[in-house]
This record gives sequence, structure tokens and C-alpha cells, in this order.
Amino acid sequence: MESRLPKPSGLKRPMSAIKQTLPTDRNKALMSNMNANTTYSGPTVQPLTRELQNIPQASLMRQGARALSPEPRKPIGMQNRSKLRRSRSACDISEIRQNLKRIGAPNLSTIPSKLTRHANSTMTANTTTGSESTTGMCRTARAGSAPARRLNVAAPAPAATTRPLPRTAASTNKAKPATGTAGGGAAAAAPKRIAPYDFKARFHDLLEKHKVLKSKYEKQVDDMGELESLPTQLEESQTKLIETESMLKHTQTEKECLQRQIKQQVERIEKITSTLGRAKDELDQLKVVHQTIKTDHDKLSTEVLDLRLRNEELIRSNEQLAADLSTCREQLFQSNIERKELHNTIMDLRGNIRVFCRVRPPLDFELGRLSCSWTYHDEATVELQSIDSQAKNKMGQQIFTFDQVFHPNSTQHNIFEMVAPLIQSALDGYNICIFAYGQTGSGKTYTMDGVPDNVGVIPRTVDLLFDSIKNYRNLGWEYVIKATFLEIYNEVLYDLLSDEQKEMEIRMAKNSSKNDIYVSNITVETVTDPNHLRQLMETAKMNRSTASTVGNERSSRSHAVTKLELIGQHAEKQEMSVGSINLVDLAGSESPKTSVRMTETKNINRSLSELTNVILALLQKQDHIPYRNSKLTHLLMPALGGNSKTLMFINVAPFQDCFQESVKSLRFAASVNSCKVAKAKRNRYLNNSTANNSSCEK
Ligand SMILES: Nc1ncnc2c1ncn2[C@@H]1O[C@H](COP(=O)(O)OP(=O)(O)OP(=O)(O)O)[C@@H](O)[C@H]1O
Repeated sequence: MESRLPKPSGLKRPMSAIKQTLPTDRNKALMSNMNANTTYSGPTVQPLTRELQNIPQASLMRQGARALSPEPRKPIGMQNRSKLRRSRSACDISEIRQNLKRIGAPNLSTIPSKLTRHANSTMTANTTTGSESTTGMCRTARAGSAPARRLNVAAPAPAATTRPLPRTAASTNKAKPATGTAGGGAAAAAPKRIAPYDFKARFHDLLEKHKVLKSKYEKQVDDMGELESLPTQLEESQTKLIETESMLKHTQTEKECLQRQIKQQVERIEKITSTLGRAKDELDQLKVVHQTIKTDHDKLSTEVLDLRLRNEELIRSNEQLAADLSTCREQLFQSNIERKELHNTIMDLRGNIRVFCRVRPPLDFELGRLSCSWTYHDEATVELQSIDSQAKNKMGQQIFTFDQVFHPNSTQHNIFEMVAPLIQSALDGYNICIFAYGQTGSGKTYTMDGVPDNVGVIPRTVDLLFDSIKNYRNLGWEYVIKATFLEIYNEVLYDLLSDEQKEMEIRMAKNSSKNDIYVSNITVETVTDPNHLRQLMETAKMNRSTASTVGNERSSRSHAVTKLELIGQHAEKQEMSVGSINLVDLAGSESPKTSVRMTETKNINRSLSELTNVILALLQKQDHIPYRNSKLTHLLMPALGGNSKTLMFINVAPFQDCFQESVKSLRFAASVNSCKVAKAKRNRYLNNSTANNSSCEK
């Protein structure tokens, strides 16, 4: 086939000037600049890419021209051939890649492997063809394999060691005969130079190169994409860096905080250590104390054992004593009953109505008043004489005998000594009535109430009652005291513990002996202690009607009756004892001639007169005793009628001007003293029977 192509000899080798302008060289220069700047800033292979893009186009153009134009081709100019020569071989690509590796472009690391793969595939594909290009590509691959392996190393290798020498090899091969076998496998694998006229071979060669370069280009494009993502990665890295810095700051803050805490903990540990030291010292001391206590404990344990033995002996002894005590108690109870019987027998022998006469002393402001002549023959007999001779002749010698006579020097204590046995009888279940009778200003209230610094019968009775109750408690008796305070003024009853105006009547108690009476609507207070009773007495005293009289500015113009009911129970013996004490402060008797309150005086004198009549009727043992003729006698009926022990104080003033009234009172008292009253009965109830439905023991 005749070819109109110029002969190969006509082809000229590329000029060195052209070679100097190869993109490879430009890339080398660029890479060296980049290495100098130590920074890689993006797609440094752009010029190479543009030229590489031109290669296939030129190749296609030539192919197209060849395919489309059967006409003889235009002679390829020198420039075209130099361009062909300037087209990059695989060695050039390896050189570029090495440069990229030197600048540390991490995304180009895949190039050698692809090159290697491409070279291998090319070698495999061209093994069958056995063309020179295959050998050349293998050389290229081998030349690029070392840098390819080194691309995976982080630090770029020196350019001298990694720089491939494709053209040198090519020139060496070109200098040496292609058929030489002395070089062994390397010489045999040297690329066979394509004849300049073998356009087909060259075309294939170029095609292969194009494929390689195209794949390289694609790889570069991929790498470019990856490189383009570097700013984003950089931003992310910066963001991460900022976050890391903030975390670092936070960590430093936490670290400082932890250091402070550590410091505090260290101080605390030091404190605890010192405290522990002190505690250890204390522990040592306590151990010593413990040892001492343990020794004492051992001693005490021994003593306890002895004491237990002693206690057992005492328990046995105590049981024996308890049995003896029980026997003694029984004997004491029986003895107490006998004592009560004997005591009350004595009281009976002394008389159920006893009369005590008391002559009061003149007061300091009364020393100028004339006194009668008083002669105290013995403790029971008193003689009274008027100092007026005319009256003395008329009245004669006045001698009176009573159960007891108290002269002006007698004290409140002397008086109460004689009263106390009666109070004891009240606790034994008897009704007691104590009243004071006498002229106004004679000392009745003084005897019954006394003055604050020298109390009379009623306050002393209260004290004695509560003392006796304590003693009776030891004998098994428990007492309850109920108190009422009543006033009779102008024949009307008043409750001294109440301010209310209410209807009050003296009534007979149902289902009882005929002498038992009670007052309706009266306030009954249960007294728990002496002070409580004194408060009640004070209230009653304040409520009591008083009015001034000629004889006494504080003279009471009414009868005051204080009643104390004593209810005792013996749980073991199931016995009950109910006694009462009536303490009566009578209104003073007064002559109507000297009185300025006639109505009061009339009522007072009438009630006192009725009291005299009742006592005389009792003395004469009349069938009818006029108790109901006055409120006073009606109220005192249980006390006068028999089931009672009555004590009457006759109070007299020592003065001459009181002589007539004194004689009158003393005569009345003497008549009462001679009155015989039936034997008193003890209110004793057995087996929890009540006072109202059981019969009294006689
Ligand atoms: N034994 C006494 N020792 C000292 N002073 C007494 C004695 N008896 C009475 N007095 C005093 O005499 C005065 C009159 O006594 P008291 O008030 O007791 O008489 P009275 O009989 O109660 O009079 P009335 O009937 O008017 O109430 C009082 O100042 C009283 O302190």
C-alpha cells in the first residue's frame, strides 16, 4: 500500500525548546513554588488538565480527519508532531503525581494505585499483543510504582529519590538497540519505539495514553471535588476547634473547681485528722475510765449477787411481815371501832348537849368601861356579881355551872382543845352541832370564826378534819367533804355561796328518820383541801348580811349556819360512815330598848326565844317539841332532837352595863346544860347501804 504520508525519516525529534514548555515542567515549577510556600492551595494541575484535554481532541481530530477524509492528508507539520511528542506519557503523569505527593496533597494518593492498576490492566490487556507499548507502559508502571507506594506516606519523599526518569529511560532505550538481550528482563521490557510512519500503532499508543490520561483526569476531577470540600472540612475543623477550645475552657474551669474542692477536701481531711487525733485521745481516756468502771461493775456485780440473796431473804421476811401486818390491820380496825365506841361513850357521859361559857376580855378601847365582878371558882363554875350595890342586893349571888368556863385569858387554842373530840365524833359518823349564843358584841363571831392571826373554831375544825382524814386513810377510810353555807335573816333563808335570789325551804328527808332534814336549792360544794374550804368560807362571810348596831359595828344581824357533811367509805370492809358538823354563829341577842332596827331585833329575839323553848321542851320531855316555830329551831332540829352531839358556847361581855343580858344568857345556858337529850346514834352503814335506806346502828 502506497502511502502518501511522509516518510518516517522526515519526522523530526521534538526540539528541546518545545520540551522546556511541557506542562510537566510547568507543574514542576508550580510544585516547587508550592513547596516553597509550604501551602497547597487548590487545583495546581489545572494547566496540565487543559492540555490533557486537548490531547484526545487532537487525537480525535486526527482520527476524524482520517476517517472522514480519504483524501490525502495534509502533511503533518513539525509543530503537530512536536505536539504529539509533547503529549504526556505515563511517565509524565507519574512525575505530576510525584510532585503532588511532594506538596502533600492527600487526595492524590489514589493516583498511583490507579496508575498501577491501569498499568497492570494495560499489561494484562497487551500481553497478547506483545506490542512495544505494553512494554513501555509496564516501564511506566514500574517507574510510577515506587512513588505510588510512597504517596501513602504522610511526609513527601525527596524529589531526587522519587523523580521518575521516563524520558531518560526512553532515551536510554532509544540509545540502546530495542532487540538487545544483554540487559535481561528490563532490557526486553523496554518500549519499542514506534515508527513514525506507524500511525496506527501510534494511534493505539495515543489511545492507550488517552485512556490512562482520561482515567487520570477523572481521578483528578474526583480529587478536585474532594479538595473543594477542604474549606468545608476546614470550617468544620475550625468549628470543632472552637468547640474544643470552649470544652477546654470548661474543662479548665472544672479543673479549677475541682482543685478548689480538692483543697477544701484536703483542709477537711486535715481537720478530720486532727479531730480523729483528739477522738483517739478521748478514746484512750475513755478506755481507762471504762476499765475503772468495769472493775467497779465487777465489784457491784458481786454486791448485787449478795443483795439478791439478801433480797430473797427480805422478800420472805416481808411476806411474813405482810401477813402480820394484815393481822395487825384487822386488829387495828377492830381497835378503832372500840376506840370510837369508848370515845362516844365518854361523849355521852359528858352529855349530848354541852355548854361552854366564855367571858371575853375588854378591848383596848374598852378599858374605861366598868366591868362586873367575875369569880371563877373552878373550870366549870363562874360567879357573877354586879358592882352596883342596888342591883347586887336585888339579883343576889349569881353562880353558874357549865361543862367548861373560859375566862378572858383563855386562848382560841384552849377553846378548840375542848372542841376537837366532838369533831372526831363527826368523822366516826355522828352529827355535831356547835353554836354560839350571847349578847351582841359578846364575842360569838370571834369564838366561831376568830380573826386572821388568831382563827376560831370553824377554821381549826377544817384543819383538824383534813388531818384526821389523812390518818383515817391509813386505816382504809376515804372521806368526801361536802359544804353548805346558809343564812337566816329575818326568818328568810339565804344561800351564802350564791348571789341568786331563790326559793329555799327546810324539808324533811324522805326514807329517813324523822329528824333528818335538808334545805332545798342550796349550793353544795365538794371540798378537796383546806384552802378550798377557806375560800368558800370567805365567800360566805362576804355575802353575809351585816349591819351596825349600838353594841358592835360589825355585828351580824343574822344566823349563819355552816354545814360540813363527812362521807367516809371503807372499801375493804364495805363500810360507810356519814357524819355532819353544823357550825352556827347566832345573831346577837339585843334589848329592844337599845335597838335601832326593831324588825331585825324582833326576829332575832323571837328565834332565840323559840330556841329556848325547844330546849326547855326537851328538858321537860314534852311530847311536842316546837321545832318549826322558827327557821333556826327547824334547821337545828337534827342537832337538838337527839341524834346529835351539841355544843353551845355562851359568850358574855365582862362589862357592868351588860350585866342584865349576861345574867339572862347564863341562865338560859344553865337551863340547856341541865337538859337531858336522848343518847346519840352513830350513822353507820354496812355493805354499801346508803344513808337514806338503811337503819342506823344504835
Ligand atoms: N376572847 C376575845 N379576845 C379578844 N377579843 C375578843 C374576844 N372576843 C371578842 N373579841 C372582840 O370583841 C369584839 C366583838 O366580838 P364579836 O364580833 O365576836 O361579837 P359578836 O357576839 O359576834 O357580836 P354580834 O352578835 O353583834 O355579831 C370584836 O372586836 C372581837 O374581836
